Amino acid sequence: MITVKNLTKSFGTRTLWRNLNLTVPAGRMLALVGASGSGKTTLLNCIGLLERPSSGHILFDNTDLTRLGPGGRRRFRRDKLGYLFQDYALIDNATVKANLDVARRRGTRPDYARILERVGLAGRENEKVHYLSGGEQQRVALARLMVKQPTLVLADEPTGALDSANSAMVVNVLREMSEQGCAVVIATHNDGVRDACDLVFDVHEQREL
Ligand SMILES: Nc1ncnc2c1ncn2[C@@H]1O[C@H](COP(=O)(O)OP(=O)(O)OP(=O)(O)O)[C@@H](O)[C@H]1O
Repeated sequence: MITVKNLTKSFGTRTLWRNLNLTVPAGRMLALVGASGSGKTTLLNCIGLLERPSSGHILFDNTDLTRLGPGGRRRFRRDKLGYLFQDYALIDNATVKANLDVARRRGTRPDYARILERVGLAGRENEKVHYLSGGEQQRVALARLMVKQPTLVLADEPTGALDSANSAMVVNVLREMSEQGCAVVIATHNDGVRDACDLVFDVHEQREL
């Protein structure tokens, strides 16, 4: 479960949100919505420890993420967190398989063939990522998430580069991960993605819809 408590984020004199509160229980999907510029990505970045909030707390189960030192932040990212962000953060000059290997936990042997088939990339493991299309790279990023099996997923417009069939596939995979106990937070402008979530939070209005 992730709990955001009285979170405030300012850039200089501009305050994006003040005393924002929200909770995403394990096993639930929450859509972050709101006008462009309302701070959805910034909120994901704060939860994902990529940016520091100006004040407030972010609790993951009983751990206050805002108080973690460098080692704790690294372990949280490594052990708990899965990102699905717009730049995909893949290793460009490596193969699909090598990108999945990076996410593999020690001692686990995920079924790459099954995972790649699930994301529509069956048989593509030996292709270099930089030859893949934007939508294919987005699906490699999803496959990497399935390999990692995080307990918290942060997704920023995860269907941005995809057609409707692949968008539905992404939502279904995220739903399966949530059903396995993961908390999923998705920033989106897509009404279909929003409707597929259990909870909807408007970042501009700072309230659940
Ligand atoms: N490092 C930064 N320094 C100054 N301003 C920033 C910084 N990062 C983000 N902002 C500003 O904060 C605002 C919110 O940006 P953010 O990307 O979080 O919005 P968003 O709701 O995700 O928008 P969109 O729907 O267009 O993706 C924007 O006006 C942006 O310019």
